[in-house]
Amino acid sequence: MQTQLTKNKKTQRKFFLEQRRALCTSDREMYSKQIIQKVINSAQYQKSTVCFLFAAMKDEVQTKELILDALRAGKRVCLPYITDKKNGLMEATEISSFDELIVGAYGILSVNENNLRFVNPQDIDFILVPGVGFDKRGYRLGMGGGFYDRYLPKAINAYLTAVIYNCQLADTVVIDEYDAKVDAIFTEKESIIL
Ligand SMILES: Nc1nc2c(c(=O)[nH]1)N(C=O)[C@@H](CNc1ccc(C(=O)N[C@@H](CCC(=O)O)C(=O)O)cc1)CN2
Ligand SMILES: Nc1ncnc2c1ncn2[C@@H]1O[C@H](COP(=O)(O)OP(=O)(O)OP(=O)(O)O)[C@@H](O)[C@H]1O
Repeated sequence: MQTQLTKNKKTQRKFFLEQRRALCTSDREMYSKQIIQKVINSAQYQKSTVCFLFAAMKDEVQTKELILDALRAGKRVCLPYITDKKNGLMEATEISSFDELIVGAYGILSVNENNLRFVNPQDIDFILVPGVGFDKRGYRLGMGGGFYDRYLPKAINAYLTAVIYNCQLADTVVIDEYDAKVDAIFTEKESIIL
């Protein structure tokens, strides 16, 4: 049975996805550059040594430049690898180069299954968190798989930074008791440090 909460999340998710989809390609590119530059300039990213980033889907803030920057800076860089789609489980797997990535689950660039090097969640000091919507308290609405909801509580030493377009920022999003809060949100317009 679907709870009222699940229905509310679905409605809100649909709204944010439509807002995001409505952005034109040139705005998306310009905003992505501005947002990623804010991350690169942030002290928490600069001092990080093991960062868990994500390879973006088409409509999301584009993250390739950040992944390249982190590799160039000599940081250890990991990306999500879905280990159990049904149960909403993923791991952070280390990469050495952007070129090693292949199209994986949900059409997202990921590491080949023969190349997995899982990283202990407690060793991660910086996580770039994707999302469909965030509110100004730092709460997140994701794609609905529960992957980050289940992963983030394990990454007890990580500073959580969200990157979204400003149209994905709301006063409040619908939350569950297990929804984690991020520590910072960067949009092309705002930098929210919580
Ligand atoms: N870039 C990125 N990587 C990520 C996430 C994310 O939000 N963004 N995830 C965060 O948890 C996990 C993947 N979670 C996902 C959960 C559901 C769908 C999904 O329903 N996709 C639709 C297409 C939606 C669209 O194109 O907008 C589908 O496959 O039909 C995709 C990813 C791990 N990797
Ligand atoms: N920590 C958890 N323990 C058990 N179930 C969970 C947990 N987190 C999420 N779930 C379940 O996973 C499903 C998806 O949750 P939710 O809609 O909050 O995902 P999301 O944060 O939008 O997704 P994602 O993290 O993949 O972007 C829900 O059925 C929820 O009950």
